[in-house]
Amino acid sequence: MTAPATANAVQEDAAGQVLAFPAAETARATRDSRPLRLITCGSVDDGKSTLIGRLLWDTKAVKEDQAATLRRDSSGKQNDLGLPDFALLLDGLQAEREQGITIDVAYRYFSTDRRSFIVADTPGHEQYTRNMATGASTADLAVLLVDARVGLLEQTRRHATIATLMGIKQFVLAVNKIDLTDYDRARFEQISHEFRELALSLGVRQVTAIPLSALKGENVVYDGRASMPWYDGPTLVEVLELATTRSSQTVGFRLPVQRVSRPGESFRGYQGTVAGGSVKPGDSVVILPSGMVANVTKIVTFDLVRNAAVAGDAITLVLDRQVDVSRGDMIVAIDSQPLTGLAFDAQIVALQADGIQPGKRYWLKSGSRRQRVQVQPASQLDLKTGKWEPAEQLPMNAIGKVHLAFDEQAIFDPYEQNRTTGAFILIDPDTNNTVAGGMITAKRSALGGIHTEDARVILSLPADLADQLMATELFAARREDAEVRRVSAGKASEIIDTIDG
Ligand SMILES: Nc1nc2c(ncn2[C@@H]2O[C@H](COP(=O)(O)OP(=O)(O)OP(=O)(O)O)[C@@H](O)[C@H]2O)c(=O)[nH]1
Repeated sequence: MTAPATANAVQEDAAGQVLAFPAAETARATRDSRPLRLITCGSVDDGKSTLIGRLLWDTKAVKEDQAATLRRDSSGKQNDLGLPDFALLLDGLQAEREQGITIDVAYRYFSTDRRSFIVADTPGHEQYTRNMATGASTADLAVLLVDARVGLLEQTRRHATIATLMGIKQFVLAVNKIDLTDYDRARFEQISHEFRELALSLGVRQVTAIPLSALKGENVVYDGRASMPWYDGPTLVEVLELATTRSSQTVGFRLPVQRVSRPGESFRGYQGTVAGGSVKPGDSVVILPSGMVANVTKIVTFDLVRNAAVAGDAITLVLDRQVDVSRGDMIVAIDSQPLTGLAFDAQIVALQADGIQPGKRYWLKSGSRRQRVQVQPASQLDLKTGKWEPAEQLPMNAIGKVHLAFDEQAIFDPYEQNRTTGAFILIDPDTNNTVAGGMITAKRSALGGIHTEDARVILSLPADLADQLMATELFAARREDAEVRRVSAGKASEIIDTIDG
């Protein structure tokens, strides 16, 4: 049975397979200038490198000199189809990995007429959990690859679980190497069915399954109708073009104050990048943590006076009265305020060999705010079973639930509602290393109760560092003042840059 179509809904069949994209969706996607961030996950040899290479190749993201090298280097490789070995496009990165230098996540860029894309490529091995978590934390969508001959693996569950934890709500199941099953429709449908069950068990409803051949380029950018007349769903790129970005999901206005600007006696402005919602002159705002109320009189960007500002805009806000505001404060919408309090629940990924020590006091950094916090691990995710097990310590790479206790009022949104104001990093005061990236799930009352049930958290990372092949950043709670660290063989590292937005 086909679900009734509405003007803004993607039409799906009973299994949730996308059948058609309505005009309104297409128009919206066309207008959306924000790049879509995606992460690709798969086990070794599922064809992840080939798929990314194919995406870059078919969208013409590969420069001519690279293309010539590829044709030449592929010639000696056994490839019975006589096609270039697209995985070679990623070999530069591979070499770096093998030498143990850098690389947590590599970001690649490509675009179609409709949209641009940033794909996070992370190694699939278990010991790289934190890398996957890093990549997933900024991603709007996850592409999970399986080999059509093999079907779902434990690794598929692991990756799907981490992606869900990181707040990803849109999955594409890429049933790759379908050419090696003689384009077996029944096989494809069986794997899709199993995956949908898995996704549902994780609470993810938006799943598109696509039978594809990364090597031959079928249903990646170009359709595979000639080989698979039975499949009339979208290609991978069509799904990506229509996917929604997470940043469109925030609601309340948030301005973490980076700087107070006082160029003269008569002017005082509060500078920062809008981290959620929108603002216009006349709006009433609250300054946190003081709780003072004021009205917005002017919004300035560079030297322009603006009628409004939205998430992502770097602005100077002018208020109608003298208020005490300093760096680290947050100016927020009066009718949609974040959580403030001394105790929060969070999920974190431990990044350092020492792990997270119970009761130790760390620095917590979220946006321009830096506070002392005591961290108490509560449980650790068993990635094999998907279950949370009680834990008192969190070793490196572990994903854990923790309680955070602050000395002073902290201000957060649950990560699920805002990836910027709900994310943080933990810094070891002894070594100055970033030891964890985390996301706020809920506020706890003084009595230990939880106010906001089940709101999920995550890390927000700066992602699009200049270099196409190797963004070496680690978790950062906010882009504007993110520290960019080089990571060598999973070890901490020097700060190599700061991104000043
Ligand atoms: N026939 C066929 N072969 C494919 C397809 N996709 C990938 N391959 C082949 O499968 C092998 C593994 O592909 P890779 O892209 O290196 O796989 P990967 O998942 O990136 O593997 P690692 O980089 O080792 O994690 C290569 O020999 C590819 O040519 C496909 O769609 N059809």
